[in-house]
Amino acid sequence: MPDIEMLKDRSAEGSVSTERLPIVDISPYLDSSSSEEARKVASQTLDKACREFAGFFYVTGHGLAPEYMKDLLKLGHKFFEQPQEKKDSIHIFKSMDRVRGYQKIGENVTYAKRDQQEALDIYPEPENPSTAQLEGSQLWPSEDDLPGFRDTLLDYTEKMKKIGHAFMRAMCDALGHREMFDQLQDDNYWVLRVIGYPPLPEEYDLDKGISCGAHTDYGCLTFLLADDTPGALQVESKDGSWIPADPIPGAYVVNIGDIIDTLTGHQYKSTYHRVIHRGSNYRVSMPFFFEPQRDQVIQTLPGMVPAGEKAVEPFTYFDHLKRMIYNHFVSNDEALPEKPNANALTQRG
Ligand SMILES: O=C(O)CCC(=O)C(=O)O
Ligand SMILES: [Fe+2]
Repeated sequence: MPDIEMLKDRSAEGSVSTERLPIVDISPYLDSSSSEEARKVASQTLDKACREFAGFFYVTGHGLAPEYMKDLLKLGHKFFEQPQEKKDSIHIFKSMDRVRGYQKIGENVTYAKRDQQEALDIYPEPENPSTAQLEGSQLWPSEDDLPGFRDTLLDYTEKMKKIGHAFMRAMCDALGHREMFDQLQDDNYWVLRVIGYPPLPEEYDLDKGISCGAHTDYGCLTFLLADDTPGALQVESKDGSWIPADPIPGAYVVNIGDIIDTLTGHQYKSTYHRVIHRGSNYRVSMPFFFEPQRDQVIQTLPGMVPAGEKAVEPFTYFDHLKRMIYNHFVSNDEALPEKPNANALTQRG
């Protein structure tokens, strides 16, 4: 995970590289009749993508139809097209734990800057909801307003969990350490965001906050479904330039989060990425964050603590998630801290 010394201003536009992200075909890990050889090719391609291309890659062979993916994004557009008062009626601050539901433009904060995006944040619901952190019940648009919205998105999370498991199996084959990765295949936590980005005005001062400030993701793996807006999502390459991660129809953009980075002692890296959306259209993206079990203890795997580094103090995933999330939102009338505080170092967009 990045520490404060490593923080630099990543909102300035910077140079854009012509490098492309690699493509990983995950189908052998979703097809029980695939050959060992085919699985080996998939796991080795994944391994290379995680090591050499900074943990960002395109994924094909996931089994979801392009039409289905497009329909999900259309649902996202429909959500944001609702009148503002409908969206406000399910604002996160109305939810029991104050984080589930709609966030207005500028309320999501990355490194103390307001992101120019609005979003719907969805988390698994506990059996007995309460007002404790992350234990509330989910706020959804009403069935009258958006029929089928809730069921379609919940069904989507089930499909994505299966795809997430396939990735964990592929990583396990590449890295060994079956015991740890087996735990990552059971009762996984997840987070789903539906994000809407109005274009940044032509003369917009990027210092005030971009569409989504540069950050690493704080979980295991992020599967990004995004509409076909080019140039918006950018990934930081090893030389500090930005690689555009433009959508490929039918493919996901997938990246490694801080948990995998920690487990592997940075062999698989969580990489900074950001969104600067300057086009003329309204962009919608839908990241699915595939996570460990809530109470899983995270520590670097045996033999993977990098030479010269101290092993991280073990922490539970859910504590980590709560720390990240509750540092992430501010209401419009709250002043933002001048500098990022120590608890908000690793942030999700
Ligand atoms: O909208 C995007 O393309 C990326 C969003 C993102 O990085 C995030 O929500 O973590
Ligand atoms: Fe992200």
